[in-house]
Amino acid sequence: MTVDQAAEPPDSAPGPGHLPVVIVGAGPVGVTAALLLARRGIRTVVLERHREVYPLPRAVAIDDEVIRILQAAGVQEEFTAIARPARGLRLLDARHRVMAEFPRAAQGEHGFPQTSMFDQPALERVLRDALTDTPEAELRDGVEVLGIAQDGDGPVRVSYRDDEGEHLLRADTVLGCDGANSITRDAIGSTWENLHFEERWTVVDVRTSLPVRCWEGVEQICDPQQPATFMRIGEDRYRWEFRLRDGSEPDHERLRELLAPWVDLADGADFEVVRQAQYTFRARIADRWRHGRVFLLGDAAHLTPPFVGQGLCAGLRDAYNLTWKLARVLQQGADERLLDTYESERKPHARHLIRLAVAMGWAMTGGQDRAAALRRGVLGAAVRIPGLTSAAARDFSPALTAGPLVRRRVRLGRHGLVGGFCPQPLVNIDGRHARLDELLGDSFAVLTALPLPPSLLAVTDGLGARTVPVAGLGDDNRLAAWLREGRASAVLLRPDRVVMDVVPAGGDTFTDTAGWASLLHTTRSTPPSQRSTETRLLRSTTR
Ligand SMILES: O=C(O)CCc1cccc(O)c1
Repeated sequence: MTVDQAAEPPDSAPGPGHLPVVIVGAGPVGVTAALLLARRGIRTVVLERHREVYPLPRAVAIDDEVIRILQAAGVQEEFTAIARPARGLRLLDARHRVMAEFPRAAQGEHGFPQTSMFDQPALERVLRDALTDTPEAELRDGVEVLGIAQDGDGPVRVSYRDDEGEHLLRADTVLGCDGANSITRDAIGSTWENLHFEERWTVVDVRTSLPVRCWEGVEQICDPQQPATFMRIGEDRYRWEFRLRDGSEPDHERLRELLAPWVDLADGADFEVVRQAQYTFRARIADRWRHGRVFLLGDAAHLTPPFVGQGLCAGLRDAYNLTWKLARVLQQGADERLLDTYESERKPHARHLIRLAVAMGWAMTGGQDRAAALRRGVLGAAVRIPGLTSAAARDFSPALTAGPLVRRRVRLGRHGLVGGFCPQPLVNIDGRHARLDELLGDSFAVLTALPLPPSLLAVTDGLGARTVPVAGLGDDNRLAAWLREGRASAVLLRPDRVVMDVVPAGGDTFTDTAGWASLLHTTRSTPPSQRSTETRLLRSTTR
């Protein structure tokens, strides 16, 4: 086995062949994590088994909050070019009568369509292209990871094999973005907690120029005899999902019957099944997401049935939550305990979304237990299942639960702002419209309705926060109204745009500086290699 000298970073290496971060898996979560770290000047080596982008579609939907993460990774415009806004979610009964309809806005509060559909290989190509243009990240594909281990506080050792033999990397941190069968999860001794949903479904991806009866949104067929999902994902691309009755894949004739409500499949019609695959939809969550400096992200940490379209979204949220914290620890010597907040913040959020997906699955299938079986045949059961209303109403992303960085000493406004995501309206920069995050950059930020007193400026300067007055910031004064509704005169935003603290209306200080300051305190200044906000502003344009 060779210790990989080529990986040695010249400026920050504590020893030979030592890397700041190794990422296992170059799917969308791994590559997004690499791009987000690169924006902070952190080098990564990304190890991937497949040589090419995996060609078959899997994830198909993303919400507006998560497009904002792609924006932070620098690929939002490229994503928008391959995405298709969806009109929303409809629950239909067995005879395809609409039981409930939940429309999604073309422009949500984060500045993007509330639901967008896409083809996963197309998204992966966008991300890989961006990775190729990123000098801080190196993709090594066609490799098999053999082992991941860390002794005490020492470096994490990652061994892998390629055509030339076996290699060993040493890294400060390893991110396991290696999917449901994660070798990283096994390596840290993490096991699945079962969230009680397991069904065999067939997923049929189709390309056709035939007219397809569709509503340009996602249709969930709530029919215990034959539950199904249908959605359009591109100009001539469609997806159907059907629960398998007896475990057997439908043959051509059965498929024709199943698709009949949407499309007439005459012989010889232009209709190509791009992929038909059986899946076991499961609900699971890893019991631990971190061991030492090894972390689990995406499907390595959580599995959800696809019924609310949040599987990939959860993984991208993982990457956004972890990367700024990791940068602060690796580059600026922040307290190691900051990294514990990754799991404590992300796990309850992921669990919440998995539960919503399971509730939706029960609504569609009549459930898997005796009590649920009693609901069978009852029209409208779908909209009565607890928790489903919020899923359907798209209350997908709850505020983070309380923790060291989200203390919620005060509960302000109707929901309270702390722990929630700040909206992203268009703002005016030098006479042009831009998205808020372009102005805020990658760092902490303060949005304020009033001038901050010098004592607070000292605190926010210590975080490297940019202070932005909201008055006149956008044409609609949306942020000023948001602060008013939240009864705050200022908010302190983390780099991932979560509200970390507020200055209550009428107050003159943050509510919990002592709570978060010790975790965020840095012992080194940001290295010059970090890309500046100015660079980012120059690179981005607004649609
Ligand atoms: O809630 C929405 O707008 C769509 C939810 C969705 C997306 C993709 C698949 C799916 O089964 C549901």
